[in-house]
Amino acid sequence: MQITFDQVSHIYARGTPFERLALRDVSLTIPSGSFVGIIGQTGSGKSTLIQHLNGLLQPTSGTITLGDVKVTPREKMPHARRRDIGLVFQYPEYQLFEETVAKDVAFGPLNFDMPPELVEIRVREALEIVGLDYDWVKDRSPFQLSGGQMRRVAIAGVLAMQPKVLVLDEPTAGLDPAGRKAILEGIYRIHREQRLTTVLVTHSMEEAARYADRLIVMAEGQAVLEGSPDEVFANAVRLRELALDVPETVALVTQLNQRLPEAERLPSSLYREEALIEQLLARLSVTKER
Ligand SMILES: Nc1ncnc2c1ncn2[C@@H]1O[C@H](COP(=O)(O)OP(=O)(O)OP(=O)(O)O)[C@@H](O)[C@H]1O
Repeated sequence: MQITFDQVSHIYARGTPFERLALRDVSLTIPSGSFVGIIGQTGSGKSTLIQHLNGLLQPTSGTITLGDVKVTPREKMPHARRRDIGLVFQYPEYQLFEETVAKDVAFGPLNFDMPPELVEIRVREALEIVGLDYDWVKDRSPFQLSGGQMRRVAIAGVLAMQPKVLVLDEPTAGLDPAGRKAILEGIYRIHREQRLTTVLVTHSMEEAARYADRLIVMAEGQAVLEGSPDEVFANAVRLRELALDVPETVALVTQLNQRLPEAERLPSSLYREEALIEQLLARLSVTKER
């Protein structure tokens, strides 16, 4: 399902002394089947933006189009469409509350009136997708699990709803590097295998570069850059002005290119470490053969 924002603004606490313009005239596209990374400094409007995706927030002005549904300041998102957009909040494990993992994952689907026999199948599938063994985990209390496992349970709870779009607000915050990698690799696998439109909010350029095929850079409530990673990373100066760094790989390619003759320069699309290593190895073997 393609999603577009057309001139969307959002004002919190309108008409009070605490009024805050959090989104200003944001226009952007999330193509169906894409993996979109949303990056930006703290307070740039990332969480506000994604809460518009499932109707938790409504635009103060502008239009959001989700497939064939339009959301405006006056037209709310229909309940049925909200179910299509799975939103995983920051620190989602704090929202676990049932006495067993299976009950927690089943909560959303039961709430949306899915028949119980279908719910059980969905719960099993969702837990297995996030890499947890159903029989091992189903009757445990979520609170007996490690931080990374709890977060996987929370993500399974959203996947059990079989959303068309999966939106994750900093799903790796507070995890160690191994935990971060496990969660992101899992999300990437689901995205690829199910062609699930995926939106990942992250502070990490490295994460964005590794997984996203499209990037949106937020600053002061505006979408200031949007495009493929190499299009966005080509704006290194602008990114630095926004106190955002380009990934290390991109910085390395820029430095190498400054020293290489024009004909031998590396393409700017080498923003993934593996791709750069392969390109450098290929060049080394050509040099050796000579
Ligand atoms: N419920 C609210 N009421 C009033 N202002 C809010 C509310 N939520 C967010 N804001 C303000 O809106 C602006 C955008 O906040 P938002 O949480 O969307 O940014 P963010 O980029 O997600 O930040 P972070 O990376 O810290 O999560 C900030 O100035 C924030 O203080």
